[in-house]
Amino acid sequence: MDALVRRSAVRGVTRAPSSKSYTHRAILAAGYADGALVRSPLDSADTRATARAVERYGGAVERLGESGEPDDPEAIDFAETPLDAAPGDLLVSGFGGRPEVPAQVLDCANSGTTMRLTTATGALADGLTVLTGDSSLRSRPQGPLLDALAQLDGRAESTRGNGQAPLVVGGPVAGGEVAIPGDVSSQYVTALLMAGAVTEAGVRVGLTTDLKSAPYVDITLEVLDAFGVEARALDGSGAPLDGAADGTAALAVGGGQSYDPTDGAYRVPGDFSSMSYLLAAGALAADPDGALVVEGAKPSAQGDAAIVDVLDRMGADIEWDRGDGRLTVRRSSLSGVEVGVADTPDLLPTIAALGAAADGTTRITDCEHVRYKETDRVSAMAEALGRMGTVVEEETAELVVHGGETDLTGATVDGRADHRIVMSLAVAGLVADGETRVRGAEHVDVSFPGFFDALDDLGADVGREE
Ligand SMILES: O=C(O)C1=C[C@@H](OP(=O)(O)O)[C@@H](O)[C@H](O)C1
Ligand SMILES: C=C(OP(=O)(O)O)C(=O)O
Repeated sequence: MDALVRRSAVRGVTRAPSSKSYTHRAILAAGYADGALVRSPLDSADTRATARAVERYGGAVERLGESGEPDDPEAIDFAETPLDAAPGDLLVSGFGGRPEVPAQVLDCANSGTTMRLTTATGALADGLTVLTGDSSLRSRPQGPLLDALAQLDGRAESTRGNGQAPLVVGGPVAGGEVAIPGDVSSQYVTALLMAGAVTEAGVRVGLTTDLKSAPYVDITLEVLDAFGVEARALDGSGAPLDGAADGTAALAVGGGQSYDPTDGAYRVPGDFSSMSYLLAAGALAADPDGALVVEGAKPSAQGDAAIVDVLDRMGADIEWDRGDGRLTVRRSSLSGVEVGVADTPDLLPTIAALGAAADGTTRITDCEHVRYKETDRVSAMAEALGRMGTVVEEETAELVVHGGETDLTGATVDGRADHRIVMSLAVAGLVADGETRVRGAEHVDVSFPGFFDALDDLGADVGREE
């Protein structure tokens, strides 16, 4: 599907979808538990992949229908649905820390989080699990996680021997110490901590490099804590493991723990990565007489809340009522800034689009790991913004966007089957001359299925063509 975006204004109140990162963790944590109610989860292609994996490992995941009752109550081993459950909540029956050997291959579709987190689950099972995904996921790096599971005496192989899926993993591992690089994906650390809690001995993860995307590990620690699991980050003063770089951190989770959420339930907060597109749309294209308000923006561990600060530094008129979780943004003239994205890789496409519409240079640094996503997002944004008339320079770990030198011009651009590239280019299209055609618009289903409807409701001129 193509999205056709024309220059237009947005105004009104909208709500960000629930957090993808928290939803993945909550569903899997409920799987590691005897079960839990996951309130306000994100329903998207990626989170459905994690729900399927939990089912393959012996759990069950039921979405509550309009009546607040599961569509198939028989599927869930729960005495009764909690009284205050709402439609859309997920009732999860877990496998109590002891995953079954799946009877079928795990298809993680497009979701890196699902593949990394549930590969470590497979190392707990007494047999082999096979994991695969779409062509994008089968080209992403899994080697460091496979090495780590091998250090725990698990079986962990890439079928092609290239560190990429399909993967074969088996156990059961008993826990222990691993050393792993932190500059490819933080999801390996999350995976090891979540699985480590239900091993016999626990897992200590020593980092051999700096940790990129570190706030995502904070999200993990927050969810583990809510499920009653103790895990902690040790600072660089802790004695490094063999192979760990001096002074780099380690993380540790004790073994023999049980996942047990307070009151049997966990509520997912709003997603700041998804909000970034709405806020960027407001800063660039809010109706001069109005504002764009995004609800569901309560503070949490999400590093991507940094988009508020980035917009503020670019000169946007933005206010955040943290208590009410409301962000209000008005159209503003923006100036280029320098932003490091070591902690916030998913913001790169949004910041690049903002930079193209801002005056002056926007320099996005520390972005090498952004190349290992659904696509190489550094080159994807350089290419697409270049087609829209912006001068962009691409280095290994930097993207430099020269905004305002030429007007953004509508063009046909490739979303590279990547939800974040699609959404960022659609936002750029709101302030481009003429029509912007974004190819592969259906991929927003991965994290923000209602994205184009939300833009439409806010008054943007967006069409869709099969
Ligand atoms: O753990 C998570 O929920 C995520 C971690 C980040 O990936 P990396 O740790 O691979 O950078 C991020 O880019 C991804 O969208 C979600
Ligand atoms: C990279 C992303 O997710 P994942 O790693 O789960 O595919 C993302 O949502 O931008």
